[in-house]
Amino acid sequence: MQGRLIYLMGPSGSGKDSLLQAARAPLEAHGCRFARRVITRSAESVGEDALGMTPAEFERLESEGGFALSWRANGLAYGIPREIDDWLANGQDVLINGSRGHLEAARQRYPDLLAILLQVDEAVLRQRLLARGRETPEQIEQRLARSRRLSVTVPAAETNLITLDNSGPLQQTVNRLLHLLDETRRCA
Ligand SMILES: Nc1ncnc2c1ncn2[C@@H]1O[C@H](COP(=O)(O)OP(=O)(O)O)[C@@H](O)[C@H]1O
Ligand SMILES: O=P(O)(O)OC[C@H]1O[C@H](OP(=O)(O)OP(=O)(O)O)[C@H](O)[C@@H]1O
Repeated sequence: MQGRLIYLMGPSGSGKDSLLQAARAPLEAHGCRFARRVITRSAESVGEDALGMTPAEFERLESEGGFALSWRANGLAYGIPREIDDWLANGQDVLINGSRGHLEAARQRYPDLLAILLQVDEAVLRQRLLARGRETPEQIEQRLARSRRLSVTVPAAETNLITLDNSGPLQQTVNRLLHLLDETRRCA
């Protein structure tokens, strides 16, 4: 049986990366795989378990069919390596850090994907982004503006979506994620 693609998305600073790291060990223990993203961010500022690449290298790999999914946002290019298709074909679930803006395209390629939207109040988001210190204040405001635009379009266009609040402690969100993955697996 084909594995499930679990497509985690949410505003910049909502905690996608933290959640993926914290949930990794318990989910891997159940055979779930985690895709390592390719990002055209400089290696020093990647800040997650991602592979840094120049835009030229990215485009070459993309044109060779190296990505299962790829998109552009925040002035960067992001790619999910093609190997996830082998994992899914082997019956393994695969968790990826996705983009709200690319959800529709991702659904075209993976009609059965499980979409999970991580949410946090904007004031908390701003604080978390400033505290993380990876982007300049101007870039942070641009990310918040993008989130406001996408928060209008995503729920309106998308009914088949599970939302997960990450305003509280991270461990609480991890527990909820594990629970909902377990519940939805039973329904599959
Ligand atoms: N539940 C939480 N409570 C407090 N801080 C959090 C929580 N989740 C994430 N953070 C912090 O918020 C910042 C942004 O989280 P991150 O995982 O990088 O978000 P994203 O990958 O969605 O941009 C990080 O500094 C992280 O440590
Ligand atoms: O369409 P959107 O939902 O806005 O997403 C656009 C991109 O931004 C996020 O990545 P990135 O790691 O650059 O940002 P983040 O870690 O700050 O969220 C997200 O994972 C997407 O790759």
